[in-house]
Amino acid sequence: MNTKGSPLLTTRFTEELRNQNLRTWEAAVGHQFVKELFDGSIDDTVMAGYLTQDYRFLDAFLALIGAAVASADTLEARLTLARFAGEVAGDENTYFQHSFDTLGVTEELRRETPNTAATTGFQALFREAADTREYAAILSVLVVAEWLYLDWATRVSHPRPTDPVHADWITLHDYPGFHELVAFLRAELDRVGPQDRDTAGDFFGRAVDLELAFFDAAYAHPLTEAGREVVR
Ligand SMILES: Cc1ncc(CN)c(N)n1
Repeated sequence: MNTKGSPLLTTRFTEELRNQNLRTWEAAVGHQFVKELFDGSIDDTVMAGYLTQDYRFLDAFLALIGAAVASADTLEARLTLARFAGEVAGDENTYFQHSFDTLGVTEELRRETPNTAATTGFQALFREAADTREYAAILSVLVVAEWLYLDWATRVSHPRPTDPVHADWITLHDYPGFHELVAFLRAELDRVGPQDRDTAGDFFGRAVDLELAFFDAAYAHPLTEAGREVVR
């Protein structure tokens, strides 16, 4: 309460961080990739390239969640983060396997496809955050990755596309458990971040930049049809 008896409107720490990166955040959330995913017009070569890179993101991301489990300061948080790792290793991993089959992306083709700079950037950022062994630093990266995806998945009021490769990617980022996960991650960063403002702000900002670069890279590096087994 302030001196006049009305509640103080304070900005949440995570909101502050997002506001500091708002222009880039909005460019990512409103990206051509998101628009085309929702209206079903995204080219298979773009989707195949995006998912090939994102499966490497998933690999490094799982390791980062492991670091979050190790650095969390309560059992409650450790349990929630461990369930989060289970979700990524379960349903999300299955989505990738089905989508690679549907799009004709073979293991061989994935092996031969080099990283984009954005993928390498994410892998390095995840490693750097994990190496700090600081819960706030690790959370800052996790919050961006999941909150930004929740944001684009829930902002568009377009019906779900019919293609499961498109529709399931949206659903994986807009179901009740995912909303709860993002609420949890934000509440954790709101709690521990303000003690480590500079570090949190630095990791958060770099993660937002990479999210935008990752969407851009999907269009700069489509997976050409020549290398794929099935072209639909
Ligand atoms: C690049 C990126 N950023 C975030 C997410 C959400 N897990 C993802 N799958 N890929």
